[in-house]
Amino acid sequence: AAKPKLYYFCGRGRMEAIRWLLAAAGVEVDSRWGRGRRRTTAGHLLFGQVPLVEIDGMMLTQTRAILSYLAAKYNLYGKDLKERARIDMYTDGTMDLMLMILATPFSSPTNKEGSYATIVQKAKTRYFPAFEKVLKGHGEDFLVGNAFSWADVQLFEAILMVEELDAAVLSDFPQLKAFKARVGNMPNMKKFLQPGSQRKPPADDHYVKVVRDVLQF
Ligand SMILES: CCCCC[C@H]1O[C@@H](O)C[C@@H]1SC[C@H](NC(=O)CC[C@H](N)C(=O)O)C(=O)NCC(=O)O
Repeated sequence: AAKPKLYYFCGRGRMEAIRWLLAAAGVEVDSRWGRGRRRTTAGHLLFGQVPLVEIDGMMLTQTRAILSYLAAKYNLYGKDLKERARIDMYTDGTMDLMLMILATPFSSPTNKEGSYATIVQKAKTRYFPAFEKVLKGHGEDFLVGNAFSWADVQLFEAILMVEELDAAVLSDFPQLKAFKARVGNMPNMKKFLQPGSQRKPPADDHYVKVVRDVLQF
């Protein structure tokens, strides 16, 4: 099958979770559209927005729709409706947390440090305690159904993103520390963490400028 084509900026943004999920599934991707909106995508942006993923003959937009399709396609979406509902709950939570971080570089430059401190606090008081409790509660290696799923991929991604803001953030979360070590040792995840993978760096001023120029905001 052809490699999925990812149309996005050359940075994390809303496409990063899609890159992580495809990496977890061991799927090679074809990244397009580094710097500016090109004709090849204009007609396919349903609401004029990216991420856009070309896969299985479809031009998919809407991050969650893309992630759900990929999770189901690569058997990372639980074994039944109830497991899928829990995976949806957990991924909505980690996506809420990550979008706070992704939005900050685009917010007013006055108080970025303050914003990041608030996000770290949210992670420590709202999000990480919830996942610590889930793991402690069932004592299994993964969040749902004792099997690796999209929920684990996204929690791992969110942990790494918050650790970029506060390296000691897991000091009060022993279950999450062990979870991070386990998932980080999985071959596909380990490979994605190596240099040269599709993983993108935190947003810098250049990335913010490119996005603002292209999206005119
Ligand atoms: C809060 C999110 C972070 C800030 C938004 C941007 O960060 C950058 O990486 C670019 C992104 S996202 C780029 C933005 N896309 C979206 O907002 C998609 C939202 C959609 N619900 C999704 O989940 O895919 C965009 O194309 N806008 C054009 C415009 O609406 O006309």
